[in-house]
Amino acid sequence: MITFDSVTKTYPDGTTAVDNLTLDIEEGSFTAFVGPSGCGKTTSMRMINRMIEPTSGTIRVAGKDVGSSNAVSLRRGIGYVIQSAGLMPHQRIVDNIATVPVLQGQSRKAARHAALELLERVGLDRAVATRYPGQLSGGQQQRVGVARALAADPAILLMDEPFSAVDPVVREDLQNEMLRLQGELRKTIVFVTHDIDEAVKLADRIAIFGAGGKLRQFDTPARLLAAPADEFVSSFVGRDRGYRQLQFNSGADVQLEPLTPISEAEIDSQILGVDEWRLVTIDGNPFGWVDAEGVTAHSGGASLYESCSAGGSLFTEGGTLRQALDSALSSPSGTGVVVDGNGTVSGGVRAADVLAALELQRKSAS
Ligand SMILES: Nc1ncnc2c1ncn2[C@@H]1O[C@H](COP(=O)(O)OP(=O)(O)OP(=O)(O)O)[C@@H](O)[C@H]1O
Repeated sequence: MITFDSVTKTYPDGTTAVDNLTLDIEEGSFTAFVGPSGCGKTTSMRMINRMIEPTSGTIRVAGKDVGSSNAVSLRRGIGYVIQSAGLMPHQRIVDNIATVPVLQGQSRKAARHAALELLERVGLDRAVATRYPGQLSGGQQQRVGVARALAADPAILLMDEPFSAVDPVVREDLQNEMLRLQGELRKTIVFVTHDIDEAVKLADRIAIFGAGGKLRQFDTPARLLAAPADEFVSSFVGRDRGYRQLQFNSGADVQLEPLTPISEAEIDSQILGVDEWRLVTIDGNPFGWVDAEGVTAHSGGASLYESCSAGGSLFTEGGTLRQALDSALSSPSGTGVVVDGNGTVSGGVRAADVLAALELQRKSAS
């Protein structure tokens, strides 16, 4: 457990970066610090490993006041990941990861062996071990940054905007990897981000900071979206928070629509009216949607790819209402495709079905 008890940090120029912060971070939890630029997220985080000293108040890690802990041994138990990965450019990847364990007395051979396993753990091929950081993409470097922070097997991981320098697709991969890793490792993670969506996706609890380094709300993502403490939090979590909140509602009781997919061989015999669509599957897996225009094109010799409109997102049985609604809204036919765990089509879902399920859930909760 990490405890902030009435912690204030005022810099020598008089800026109060953190104002009377009191907060308990549970062991094994993923906590995000979120807020606009300059609200004290990084300062708060860096006080945990004594990179910054508080002006007043106490921070405890596992019950021990960090102010009276030896900074070097304190940091041994706290991994640190930053935005630019911060790798040593002239060291091979394997040695970037093995450095701290070697400093801590592990043999170079054992540390390198462990480094190779860590590479796999963060989703990288062992073959990158002999490369230099400059020979890796930004996303790969970030994964190495995480591996390096994990090398000393710290109980706590501090991550300061670790994924903000990579493009959105890579960022999503890294987020998913982080969720998977945390499922396995159960570290106590403190994660600084500007991005409320990232925080909602990753964190068990979110601390929202406002101007002057004041904590405005500390809550689970679901409660933060459902009951923002004030105007500031409400505007920070965004206008579409009602939609995002759907990710905390189970989609298990959505009434599915029957869907009768067709194979490519059946396309040419379809007689379709305006706004009528058929789902085309290959071996039971969804391929795309075909309408009257697509049937004509296919009959005239166009390929399957040319004749079909790409489907939207898929709704896997057991998913959330947000996934169900997204699959309906993103499908050209207005019917989202529902698949079972094997990716086989099991039905369809329309926006109205999602709203009906939501109404039922609301009624049974009240
Ligand atoms: N060394 C310093 N000396 C003086 N003021 C500082 C120092 N470091 C940070 N600050 C100020 O303290 C406040 C909080 O900074 P901090 O970096 O903790 O915010 P942040 O929420 O992490 O911001 P960002 O999201 O932009 O990184 C800001 O007003 C910043 O300008």
